[in-house]
Amino acid sequence: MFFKGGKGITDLKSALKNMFAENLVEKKEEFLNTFSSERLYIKSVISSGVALEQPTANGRSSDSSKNSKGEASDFEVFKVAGEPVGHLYSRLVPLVLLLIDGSNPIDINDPRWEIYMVVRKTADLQEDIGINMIGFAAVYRFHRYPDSQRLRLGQILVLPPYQGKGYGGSLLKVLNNVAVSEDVYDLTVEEPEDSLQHVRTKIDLQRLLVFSPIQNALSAVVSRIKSENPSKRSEPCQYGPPRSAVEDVRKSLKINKRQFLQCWEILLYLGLDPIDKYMESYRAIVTARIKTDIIGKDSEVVGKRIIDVPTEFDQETSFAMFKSQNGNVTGSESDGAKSNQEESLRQLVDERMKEIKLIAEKVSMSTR
Ligand SMILES: CC(=O)SCCNC(=O)CCNC(=O)[C@H](O)C(C)(C)COP(=O)(O)OP(=O)(O)OC[C@H]1O[C@@H](n2cnc3c(N)ncnc32)[C@H](O)[C@@H]1OP(=O)(O)O
Repeated sequence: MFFKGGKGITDLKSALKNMFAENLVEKKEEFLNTFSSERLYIKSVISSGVALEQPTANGRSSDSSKNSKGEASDFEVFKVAGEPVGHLYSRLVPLVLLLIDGSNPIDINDPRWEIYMVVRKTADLQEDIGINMIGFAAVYRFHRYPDSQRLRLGQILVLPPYQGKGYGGSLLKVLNNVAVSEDVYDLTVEEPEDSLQHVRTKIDLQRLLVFSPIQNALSAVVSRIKSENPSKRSEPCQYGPPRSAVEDVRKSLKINKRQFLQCWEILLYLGLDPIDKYMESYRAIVTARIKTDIIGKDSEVVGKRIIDVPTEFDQETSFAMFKSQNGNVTGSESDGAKSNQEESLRQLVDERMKEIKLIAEKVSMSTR
């Protein structure tokens, strides 16, 4: 970034120095030169990386980078691992800090980080091949006892001019392919932003809709919902996937249990046709699930709560349990708290229902 020295109201220089370190330049000439030097640098890095996906032959036109399925089609992905990662990432840090909400730089001294670069090749006037960086993903590869590996997507960024054109989704698909072809244990995502979770869920649903090992289980649960009318039952009922389906999905598609459960809920929505007829039942199922997630399975036990918490560790095995000090709250206090809880629950259910409807519509459109 070009920093023009001068006396402003705020001392930007020290703030920018923290972010850009030695990449901060103060002279305009120097700044302009970085355009070609950084491009050359990216070119040299990817020439030593491993190409993972070639663009399709006819997916590109001058004003659109999406093919007929809405996927980006004019890009290549290169995997950079080992020594070059630190050097490459130190140049990406300012983008991470500026463009990914609440992000922290990864530890470049840890050799288990890999970077997947999305680039587009362009021919310049001298017919030299230029490289445009479109985005990247930082993926952590760690050992799983006894002899397996897991992949965790730590950061993903599509540069703003390229966002919403299918590149993020295409990069996720490449990562899915890596996970499946290397037969790792699973591919997880660290604290996904809503925008990323939306793209990820859409992709996973498309994969799950054609994954035959779960189709019978799905039809059986859909039929049960249709006949049992869950909204009229006093006892909450289980409409989750069978354990064998969770395991099949993880083994073949590398989707972990938490993400699969999110998708399963939407698969039920898609299966309940026509959904308007079963909306009350469906909402009751979503409400029961959210209630269990927030206030824990022991919601009837006064003072004891288990809740999921955001974590940088394995989300499936991380939770917090707390015990309230005032287990014997008085009637009016507990009534007030209860109605607040009910209102918060209703809001959460409304939000989730909106999200489910949106994703289901997008997925139905893309599979038509
Ligand atoms: C683990 C983590 O790294 S969490 C942080 C994730 N990264 C960020 O938030 C950085 C800023 N955002 C980005 O880099 C990108 O927008 C990403 C990586 C989230 C998604 O990549 P994109 O190339 O924009 O996604 P893609 O074009 O494949 O899909 C776009 C979808 O995301 C949704 N979306 C959300 N935010 C945006 C946005 N800012 N621009 C465009 N689309 C967005 C769109 O609604 C669209 O969904 P639709 O196809 O159903 O309409």
